[in-house]
Amino acid sequence: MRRQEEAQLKAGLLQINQLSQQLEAENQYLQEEVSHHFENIISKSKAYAEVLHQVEQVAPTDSTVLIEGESGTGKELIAHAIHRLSQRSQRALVKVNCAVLPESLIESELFGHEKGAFTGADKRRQGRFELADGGTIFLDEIGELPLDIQAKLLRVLQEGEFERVGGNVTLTVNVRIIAATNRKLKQMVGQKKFREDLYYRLNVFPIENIPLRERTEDIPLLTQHFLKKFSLKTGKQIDKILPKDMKRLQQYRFPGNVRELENIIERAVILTPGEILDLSYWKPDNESSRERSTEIKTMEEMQQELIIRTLEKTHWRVSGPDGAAAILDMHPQTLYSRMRKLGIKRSDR
Ligand SMILES: Nc1ncnc2c1ncn2[C@@H]1O[C@H](COP(=O)(O)OP(=O)(O)OP(=O)(O)O)[C@@H](O)[C@H]1O
Repeated sequence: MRRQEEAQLKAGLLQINQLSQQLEAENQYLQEEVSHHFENIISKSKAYAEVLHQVEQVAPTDSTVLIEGESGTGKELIAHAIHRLSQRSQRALVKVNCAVLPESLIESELFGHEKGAFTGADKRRQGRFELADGGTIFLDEIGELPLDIQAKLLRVLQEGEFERVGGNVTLTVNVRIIAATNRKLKQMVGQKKFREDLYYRLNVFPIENIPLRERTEDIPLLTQHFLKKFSLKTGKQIDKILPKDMKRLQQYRFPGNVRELENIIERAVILTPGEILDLSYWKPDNESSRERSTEIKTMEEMQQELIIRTLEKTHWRVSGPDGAAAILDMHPQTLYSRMRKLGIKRSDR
């Protein structure tokens, strides 16, 4: 008996060893795959390589860039890369998120104000355009900008000129503009929510960022990248993920794109006690998952499905001429043992 237990233990250890070697090899492969020179942008997909190529092309010019794409696809990352690869890289990149600024403050935030311009304006203040002089301004969520401010922005784009709120001196700046939006600006133009002239001024060099679900080959790489990042942050040593969990991630639609994947991995790292990422907490709702019918199933899953469907047809009768065993052309005892093995039980009993 002891010998048998020892043999089982050895076989188990051998299996764990093999699994660990396989994971190690996959890990190695993933790390070798990142080959472009954008240090913090992780991707190996062809579609995204085209995006990065556009970044390289436009960066050294002084042209206005409009980055479009769903939330969390990495638009800000692209804006930083453009600035870093531009001739303005030694100067500031000033970011403005047009969606979080209250309407009453946005003009003074962008263009500054004079002392006494409004209640509370107790001294003169420079706006973000002045701060960005000689550098780049990144206008995130530009679709949220109120129409009257859009008119003022148009003037900066056309003449490089503006006045501080409450001021009558015209200021001139030399600023490169990178704008980003997760709304379709063209549609907003049609709905009269975005100025057409401003749209054309911004749309000089559009870059369309790609949703994560359209570049699923990047999911393993990004997962590994975030695993490393959060392991380091938490002081843990998690560097492996089970193939079945990777498959689950690759089948998910990621409405929140890379940011959502990053959050999933961060939480899993916090919850993992060992070296292999424990993703058991993550159960996305079926609506966001891809259609089950398009998933590739294992042999066991297919057998399970066939047996359950047949049993439901026969009202869970196994033997007899109208039983499931006869339909499946199996001996009833064989079907019983297969059901036990696959964990098939009638749920209402
Ligand atoms: N290719 C990538 N490689 C590594 N990290 C990425 C990549 N794309 C996005 N991220 C990460 O995902 C998160 C979201 O990216 P980012 O803020 O640039 O997206 P966004 O499109 O600007 O989002 P929003 O529209 O909501 O402002 C960030 O933490 C960013 O570092």
